[in-house]
Parts: sequence; structure tokens; C-alpha cells
Amino acid sequence: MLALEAVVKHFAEGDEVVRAVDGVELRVAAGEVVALYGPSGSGKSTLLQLAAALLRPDAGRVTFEGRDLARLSGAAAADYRRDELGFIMQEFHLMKGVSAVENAGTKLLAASVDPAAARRRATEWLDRVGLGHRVSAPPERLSGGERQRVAIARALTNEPRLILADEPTGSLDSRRGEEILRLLREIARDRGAGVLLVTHDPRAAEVADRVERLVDGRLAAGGGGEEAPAARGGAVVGGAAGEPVSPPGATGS
Ligand SMILES: Nc1ncnc2c1ncn2[C@@H]1O[C@H](COP(=O)(O)OP(=O)(O)OP(=O)(O)O)[C@@H](O)[C@H]1O
Repeated sequence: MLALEAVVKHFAEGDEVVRAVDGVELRVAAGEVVALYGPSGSGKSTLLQLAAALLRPDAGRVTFEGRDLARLSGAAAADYRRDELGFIMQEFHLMKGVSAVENAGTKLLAASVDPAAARRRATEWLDRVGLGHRVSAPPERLSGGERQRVAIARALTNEPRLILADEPTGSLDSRRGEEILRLLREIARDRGAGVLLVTHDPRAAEVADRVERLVDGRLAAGGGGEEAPAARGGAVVGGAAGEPVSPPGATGS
């Protein structure tokens, strides 16, 4: 599904060159959850931006379903992000003074989904991330963790085939963090979405099929296929395997 082949991305910083991503080979298959760990500054966010066609590699190739993302026009890259991707970013980018459900529905409206349907689907996803009781609240009346969950709901409303998640549990308490990790695992299992999960959260390894480690822009030795400690395909953190995060029937579709 997603493939990075010998990908290099350097940045000029004055006279210095920052080797943010430095020869990375990484694949994410349909239905697979890959957890990517690494110290601050190791290139994780840069790698996600390359996968989102927000950056082009200086060398190597990033492909989605065999399509070279660097060859997409600006409009085609925007379509890729809107139609295929769920990008959960570190920054939430929510609109102030606008309700949670309207914030969560913006991606669907951008895809010309009928406003009533967008509202219904956004409500379902807010419910799935545990915010069904806060749909009317604007971001300034939500906690940091609640804002993060609105951003997660928004990213998932289009039923993406590939989910790129940058610290999706960073603002969440332990229980909510576990729920979000389980939700991502469920989406991968039930809908065959690929998930690339950048995180410092040790619990992510428990839901991942594979754990990779990035150091100084390179995947660490042994990180090219290291198996996650937990069983895959449903055995997840905190709770019974396969236990749904949301009430049955909340499919989000
Ligand atoms: N636009 C840019 N211009 C110059 N340098 C950049 C740019 N973006 C990232 N970098 C540098 O590239 C390196 C990798 O940054 P990146 O944000 O990918 O790391 P990270 O692993 O996501 O870090 P963190 O865990 O702190 O978010 C860092 O040294 C950073 O300063």
C-alpha cells in the first residue's frame, strides 16, 4: 500500500544540512499497523509528511498503491490527502467558535459530501472517540485531550485507506489513549486500512503488527521487520481482544 524506497529528505539550516530522513525503506501493507518510534528530531514527522505528499523526497521514492507521490500535481496530491488519507497531525488545527461536530465534518464538506450526511458521519465518529456528549462544544470549551479526539474524528470521517498518525495519544490520559490505539487497530483489522503510527507511547507496540525505530533519519538495525510483542489482529491493550471501542452499530460510514 505505502512504500518508501531509499527515501532521503535533507533540509538546509544556514550552512548546515539536516539529514532528516536518510535512506529509509519502509512498507505499510493494507490492514497492518506499524508503530514508528524514535527520539525527538529523528525524522518521524518528516517521514509522515513525505507519506502525505506534503514533502517530496530529495532522492528515493514514496509510492501509494504503486503511484509515485512525487509525480502528483498539487491538485492530485490534495485529492490523495482528501480521499485516501487520514492524517492525524500533532497540531489539531481546529476552528475556534465552531462546534466539535462542524470541525469534525470539515473534511467531508471539502469532499462535497452533503452537509446533513457530513454532520451525521461526523457525529458518529465523535461518538466513536468518546465525544458523543460534546458535539456542540467549540474547541475553546474542550480540554486538550478532547480537542485531540475531535481532530482524530475529523481525520477518520472519510474512511481512509491509509492512516498517518503523529502522536495520536500525546494529549490523552491513559484510558483514552488506550481507546484510540484500539480504535486504530480495529479500523486496520475491520476495514483493511494501513496505519503508520508515530509515537512515544509504549502501549502502541501492543497494538502494532510491526515496530520500527528511527534514529538520525535512519531505521535502526533490527527495525526492518521487528515483530511487536503483542499478538496481532485484535488482541489489544487494556481489555478483552476484539472488544469494541464504540457501541455496536456505530460504523462511521
Ligand atoms: N522545514 C524544515 N526546515 C529545516 N529543518 C527541518 C524542517 N523540518 C524538520 N527539520 C529538522 O529535521 C529533523 C527531523 O525533524 P522531525 O520533525 O521530522 O523529527 P521528529 O522525529 O518528528 O521529532 P519530534 O519527535 O520532536 O516531533 C530535525 O532536526 C528538524 O529540526
